[in-house]
Amino acid sequence: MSGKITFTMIKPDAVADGHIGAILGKISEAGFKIKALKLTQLTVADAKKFYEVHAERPFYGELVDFMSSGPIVAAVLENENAVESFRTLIGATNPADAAEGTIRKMFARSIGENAVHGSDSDENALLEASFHFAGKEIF
Ligand SMILES: Nc1ncnc2c1ncn2[C@@H]1O[C@H](COP(=O)(O)OP(=O)(O)OP(=O)(O)O)[C@@H](O)[C@H]1O
Repeated sequence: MSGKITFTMIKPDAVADGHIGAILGKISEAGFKIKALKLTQLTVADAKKFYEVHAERPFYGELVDFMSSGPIVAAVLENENAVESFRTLIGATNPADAAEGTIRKMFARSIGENAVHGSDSDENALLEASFHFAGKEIF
């Protein structure tokens, strides 16, 4: 059975470009309930740890620098089949390949600076939520 929880970050590009409100609006319109929400900033160490599965990829250094470069919005979201339905809402990693109407198509700058993160499994959603939020911050 698919879980009801996913984790997202509005990445530094979309925060800097003034898209927090529009992105949260799209998320709400799509039926996701916000369970936790904050404006925060990743340290370099946080970003390295969060993306450590990509440590061997050629873009890892660039990704860590970007993700720690400015404020982000972290959120825990609830919906039926949350991980898959959220990844459909955000669209392909590269905004050039993302479907019309998806968050990345509308708001991302590039394949690296791509506006939003979405968990890729139920297990990672829970790990990522607990990386960013204490239990009492999730409602
Ligand atoms: N070729 C690339 N060049 C630069 N950055 C990249 C590249 N591919 C991926 N990234 C960055 O690394 C992140 C993680 O890559 P991954 O392949 O897991 O994509 P994703 O699952 O769509 O993204 P996310 O994990 O952020 O939801 C991407 O969201 C993007 O910010």
